[in-house]
Amino acid sequence: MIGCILLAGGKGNRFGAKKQFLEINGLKIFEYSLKTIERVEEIDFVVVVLPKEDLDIEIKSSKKIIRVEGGSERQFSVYSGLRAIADCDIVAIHDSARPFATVNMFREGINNVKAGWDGSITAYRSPDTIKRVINNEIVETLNRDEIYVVQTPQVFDFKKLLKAHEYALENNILATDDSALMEKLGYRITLNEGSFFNFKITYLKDLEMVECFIKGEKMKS
Ligand SMILES: Nc1ccn([C@@H]2O[C@H](COP(=O)(O)OP(=O)(O)OP(=O)(O)O)[C@@H](O)[C@H]2O)c(=O)n1
Ligand SMILES: C[C@](O)(CO)[C@H](O)COP(=O)(O)O
Repeated sequence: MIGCILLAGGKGNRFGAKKQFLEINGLKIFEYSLKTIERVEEIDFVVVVLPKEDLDIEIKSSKKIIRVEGGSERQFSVYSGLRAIADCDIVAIHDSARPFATVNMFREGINNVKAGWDGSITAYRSPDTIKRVINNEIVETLNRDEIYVVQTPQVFDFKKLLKAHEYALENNILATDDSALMEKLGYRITLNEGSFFNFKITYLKDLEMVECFIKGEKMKS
């Protein structure tokens, strides 16, 4: 059994609104991901994590949908999604704020976990030079060959991810992605291919990129 947790429980503080419910070109932002997930035959059900006040929002999907209330942080929203799952072998976690993830990103991640990895995260090698900066001063230039830009979907062995979240809760560990919690327990995580186009809508200005991407897709079709 394979599940997917679609995170749509954020407040959008940096954006200035709950961006996941914003409608662009006839679809709400979270519906873009849902449509992609529907095309991943391997996925049996989707847990949609929502803010308390949006729990009864209309969700049309060909997949079985489970709704759960999110937490105050992304990590707690994932945990809330995990706890809503009765039984599952593999789980994919995806940010609804990344509307342009592809079917292949989910499939490659699932295949890597089926092949024996504890987890597989979507990522691409940094095309830019990355420096560490403290108080506006460069302290280190990192070896770019070892630097990857990390995205979602992130796919994991369900029971191991649940264990990693429980360990994090007990030890007050808060991380910005699920892989980091798995890494703490020494689980082996690999990569599947990400893309610049799988960007995360974080700030209002990111909407320009969304519009450009949609226009580009229309021109291709
Ligand atoms: N408590 C939270 C926080 C985030 N998310 C989800 O996690 C993804 C990535 O989070 P982010 O882009 O940071 O969204 P927000 O938390 O809404 O934004 P901000 O941090 O600016 O408030 C989003 O799809 C968001 O809906 C969530 O389900 N529950
Ligand atoms: C999980 C994530 O999308 C990987 O890049 C990212 O860490 C989420 O960060 P946010 O600050 O919760 O948006």
